[in-house]
Amino acid sequence: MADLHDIRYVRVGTDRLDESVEFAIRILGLELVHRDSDAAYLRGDDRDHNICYVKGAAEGHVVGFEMATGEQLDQAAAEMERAGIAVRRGSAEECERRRVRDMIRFADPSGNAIELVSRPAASGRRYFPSRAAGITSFSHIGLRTTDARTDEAFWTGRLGAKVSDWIEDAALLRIDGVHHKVALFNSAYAGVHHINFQVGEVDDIMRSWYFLQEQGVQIAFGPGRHATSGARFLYFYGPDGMIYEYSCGVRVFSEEEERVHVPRQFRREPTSYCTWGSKPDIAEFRSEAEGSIAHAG
Ligand SMILES: O=C/C=C/C(C(=O)O)=C(/O)C(=O)O
Ligand SMILES: [Fe+2]
Repeated sequence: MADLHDIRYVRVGTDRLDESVEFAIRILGLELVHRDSDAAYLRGDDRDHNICYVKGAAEGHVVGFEMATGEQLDQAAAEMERAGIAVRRGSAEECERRRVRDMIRFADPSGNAIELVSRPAASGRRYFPSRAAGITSFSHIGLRTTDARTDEAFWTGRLGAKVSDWIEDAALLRIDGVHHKVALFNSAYAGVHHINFQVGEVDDIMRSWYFLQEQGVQIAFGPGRHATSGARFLYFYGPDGMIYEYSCGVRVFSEEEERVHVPRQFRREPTSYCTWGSKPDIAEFRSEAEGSIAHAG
């Protein structure tokens, strides 16, 4: 079983490269670290980059995870192949584009493209935000699943993730002490559902809430507090309907807590998503009853 060290990057194919970059800089608050004609690299922490927007929607979405060593990467590739999973080793050019020494690529059962990498580039330059959003790190992604149980089995059985909690069938999965680095949300198609950045404190969330509204950005959910991780959050829409999330105070398990934690089962109802009473404008977070009310209204 693979032992994912950390989430590293997300690659987002887009036909609106300039607009996505402008949004990431001016609204999200990320630092542009590199731009060429085909791609733009941005970050919200000291790593080389967290998001790479790639020219062309056909490039799709990709999530990259770091393996602690090259040997572990090789082992993961061999195990996947033995299990009959189609694994492709990245070319030198693909590795260079991702700023990593080595990489493999495969898909989860829904078809989400996943890359495991070794020795991703560290940066000697301090992260310099483009606006004072208070971002402290890139932290997790929400991933769309067309078959939650099958994908959950793949993420836990092949990639070593552990379930922290469920909302109905949606599993919030951890790969270290942080409550989740991946969350699988039921959807009609595969792809990245949302991209999360941690911010320092709840004041950052509230400041951004006012700022985003002033800027005419569509708020998707919040401000609120998740019942699951305890994080205070704010979700909003960017270009291509991509959802971004700021949150703070996500639960971090101690080693002992992690050892004894039993995942909790939440029902698909509003208080499972937000304990403060905020209602999501996010289809995947709404119950069927809410969905029909919204459409009828
Ligand atoms: O309620 C839905 C989302 C929950 C959380 C959380 O508990 O922090 C997320 O951020 C997530 O699943 O992405
Ligand atoms: Fe999230």
